[in-house]
Amino acid sequence: MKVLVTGGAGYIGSTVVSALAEAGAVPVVLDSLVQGRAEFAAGHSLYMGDIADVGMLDRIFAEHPDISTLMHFAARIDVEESTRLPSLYYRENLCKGAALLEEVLRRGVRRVIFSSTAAVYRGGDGSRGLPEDAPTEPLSPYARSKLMFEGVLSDLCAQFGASAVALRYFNPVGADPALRSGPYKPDPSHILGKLTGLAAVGGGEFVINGDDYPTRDGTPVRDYVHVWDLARAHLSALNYVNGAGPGCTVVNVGSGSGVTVREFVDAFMAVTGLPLTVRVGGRRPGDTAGAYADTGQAESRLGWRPERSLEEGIRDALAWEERFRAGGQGVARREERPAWG
Ligand SMILES: NC(=O)c1ccc[n+]([C@@H]2O[C@H](COP(=O)([O-])OP(=O)(O)OC[C@H]3O[C@@H](n4cnc5c(N)ncnc54)[C@H](O)[C@@H]3O)[C@@H](O)[C@H]2O)c1
Ligand SMILES: O=c1ccn([C@@H]2O[C@H](COP(=O)(O)OP(=O)(O)O[C@H]3O[C@H](CO)[C@H](O)[C@H](O)[C@H]3O)[C@@H](O)[C@H]2O)c(=O)[nH]1
Repeated sequence: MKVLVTGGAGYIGSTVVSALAEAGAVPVVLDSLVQGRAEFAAGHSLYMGDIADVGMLDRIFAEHPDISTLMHFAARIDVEESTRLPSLYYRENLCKGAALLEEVLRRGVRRVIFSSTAAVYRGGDGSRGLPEDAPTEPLSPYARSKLMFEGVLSDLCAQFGASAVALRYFNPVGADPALRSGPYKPDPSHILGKLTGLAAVGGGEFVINGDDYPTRDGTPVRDYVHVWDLARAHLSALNYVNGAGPGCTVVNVGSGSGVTVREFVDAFMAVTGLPLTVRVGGRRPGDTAGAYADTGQAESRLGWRPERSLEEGIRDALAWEERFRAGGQGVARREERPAWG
């Protein structure tokens, strides 16, 4: 089975590319490299181009007429940036995404897997798992662009008789356990990126953004899902759309349990043995007490369950970070990227 993977040189897309190849499918990557790393797609067909470049799509489908499935990861993903540059997010994630979708459906693709986000939900209070029919209330242009695209996907699938799954990811953590790719952005703001940054310099101070939330220890709850489990969920979604009728199904992908910030930091210290100094600071603007996924649909519809623990996610992230910082195998600098495609 041949799968067109947009954004396949990015963090999650590249992990799914590895999982697809391991499962015997053939990924064909389309990525502009506005983010991502060409070397993450090493060994696979990589077309360096924009998802809205019709000429590039002509070429890809001429060279791979047997592409049957689209996995659409390519997007701008910075929530804060989206509040400053909403037009960029609606153009990239919504307009270009819709144009791409129509082009591939016109070329005969009838199965689509889309990367959506738990950020479409109204912020929870951390006390219960969110099912897919929980109220949506995206708080940023990024999250709105994702929810709007889900609507486009549903409508175009009905028009073309295609079947799709929109996977709403909770918080991905970790790296490909075989260390073929992983998080690569400098100065990450997310919790595990901050902690691995401290580990790289042998310790330091970690600031908890507020401990006055209505949760069990006062710090926000999130659902951290190992990126390899997330990749496996895409393989399960692929099986599902192969047998499904026309339409779009929304499925949460999370670990199914909530972890507070304090619990996360404790887990990190237990895994690393690092003596971090933990200080409680003020709330981060826009933060919510949080939520975790009700994974009932993922299990009943896709037959998928998370398998990896938070500790494995932390260990894999650390191992990847060490290799990445050392400029390890396959990691080239930007200007050394081969002009594949
Ligand atoms: N990382 C997360 O925490 C998270 C959470 C929920 C959902 N998601 C979704 O998962 C998907 C992948 O996220 P990621 O973390 O791997 O991000 P990423 O930035 O690492 O990967 C995105 C990839 O898309 C490519 N791209 C962007 N715009 C493009 C365009 N117009 N044409 C071609 N390629 C383009 C980039 O070059 C990059 O390689 C995104 O759709 C994102 O919204 C991510
Ligand atoms: O130094 C830090 C970093 C984070 N946190 C807290 O840790 C929790 C998780 O924060 P993250 O930034 O890791 O994750 P968020 O759920 O806030 O979501 C953000 O990161 C996600 C990736 O994990 C997605 O990209 C999402 O779209 C983006 O808003 C939050 O309460 C945050 O305030 C701290 O206390 N201190």
